[in-house]
Amino acid sequence: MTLLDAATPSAAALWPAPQALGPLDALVDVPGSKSLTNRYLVLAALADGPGRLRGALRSRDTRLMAQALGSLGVAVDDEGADWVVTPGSLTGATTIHCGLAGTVMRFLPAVAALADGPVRFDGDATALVRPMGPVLAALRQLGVRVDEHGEPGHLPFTVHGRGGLLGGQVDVDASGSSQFVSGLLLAAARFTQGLTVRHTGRTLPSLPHIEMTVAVLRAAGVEVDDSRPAIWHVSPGPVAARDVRVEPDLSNAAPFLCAALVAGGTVRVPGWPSSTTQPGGLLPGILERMGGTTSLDGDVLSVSGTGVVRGVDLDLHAAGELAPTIAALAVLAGSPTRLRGIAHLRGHETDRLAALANEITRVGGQAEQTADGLVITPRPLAAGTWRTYEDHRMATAGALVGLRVPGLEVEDVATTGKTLPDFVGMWTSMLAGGADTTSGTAPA
Ligand SMILES: O=C(O)C1=C[C@@H](OP(=O)(O)O)[C@@H](O)[C@H](O)C1
Ligand SMILES: C=C(OP(=O)(O)O)C(=O)O
Repeated sequence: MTLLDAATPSAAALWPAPQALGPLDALVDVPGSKSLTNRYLVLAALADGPGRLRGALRSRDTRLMAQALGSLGVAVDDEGADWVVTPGSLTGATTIHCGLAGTVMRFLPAVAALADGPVRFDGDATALVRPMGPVLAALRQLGVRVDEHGEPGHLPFTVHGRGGLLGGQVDVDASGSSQFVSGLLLAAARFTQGLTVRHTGRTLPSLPHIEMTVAVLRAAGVEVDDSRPAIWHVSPGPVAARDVRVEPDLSNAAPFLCAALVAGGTVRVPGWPSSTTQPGGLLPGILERMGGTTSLDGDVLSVSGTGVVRGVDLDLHAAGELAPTIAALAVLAGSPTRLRGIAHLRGHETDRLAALANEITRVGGQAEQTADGLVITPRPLAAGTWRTYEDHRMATAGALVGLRVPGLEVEDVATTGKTLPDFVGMWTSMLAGGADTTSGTAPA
């Protein structure tokens, strides 16, 4: 593997989404979590010695993170199954290419403020509309010079690192993305005074992802006080070098588990954690409500279905990342679904509320956008093209709908490489029935 292999994926030909021809019986081995891999990489880069990631996700988003850290002077070496990270003094005078990765564009500006020179951030054309303003405003509150080169509050911009940061206190409106908070917290132990972050907005999405940030910091010996609502304090101090194993990506498991409800039969995912800060930990409960039965035997999650899917009224503000998959499942349900609490999805890889409403409508379904979500009313569906807007979860949502719709073709399925490069292979094996659908992620 080369870390330099994270170029923009090319738009591929239409992929004829396979139909489910009978009940499933598959074991699907899902690669490591994007969110955990990229947090562990950042913390390893700031740590007091070399660290090791086992079972790290190798995908476009994580390679971009590794590459970005490399350009800041941190060695990220591929040792077969593992990534070994050797921190160094952070060097500026470089450009970080964020691709479309929220974790790279939101987690690294505060790290760049610790570098000894200017760090320019750029990204895919589709990344230039993703909200960045609160991150830049927070850095300026901390005395960091930031030059913006495009639309205010968006990529591209330059963070002028000065080799260190005093820290203190910042207010940030994270109603657009929890990543604004996580990005500040991840670097904060290296600020001279640490950092207190206060969220000022009315809503706060994806709280489990902020809890994940707090958990990985604490596991690295960093003191974090999160006892007050919407306020986090990180004490200054060393970040311990660690040897960590990355949990499977439970959000990437979602389309496979949902397939059991659509096709009937059972899909099993090994390595399911008994407790987790990943929002995908909410999946068993959601899938039960939508007609599935679930059980955790040891570390294997089994989800079984009958082919009959129930619509739901669901607030997904804690797990917006699951929304495209749940929306696709809802299209195939026997009753309407309302998804709430996900206005911030308009700033994801694409405006996901608009994209889902467009594509569901294009194949004959009914979906209306609300102020903070979607209302989906099942209708008979027809063949057509499912467009993906460079959004990996739009592609996997199309695959799920395609299980029931002959002639549905997914545009640019290669966009799944953002977090799950072998999606097509894994999906095909799952449908082949009973095959051990291994992802190719190296075991321990
Ligand atoms: O911190 C993270 O790893 C993530 C936080 C969430 O972002 P938002 O709060 O912007 O939804 C989630 O949707 C994204 O996929 C990953
Ligand atoms: C919102 C997502 O990604 P990002 O980390 O780029 O924000 C996602 O993976 O669903």
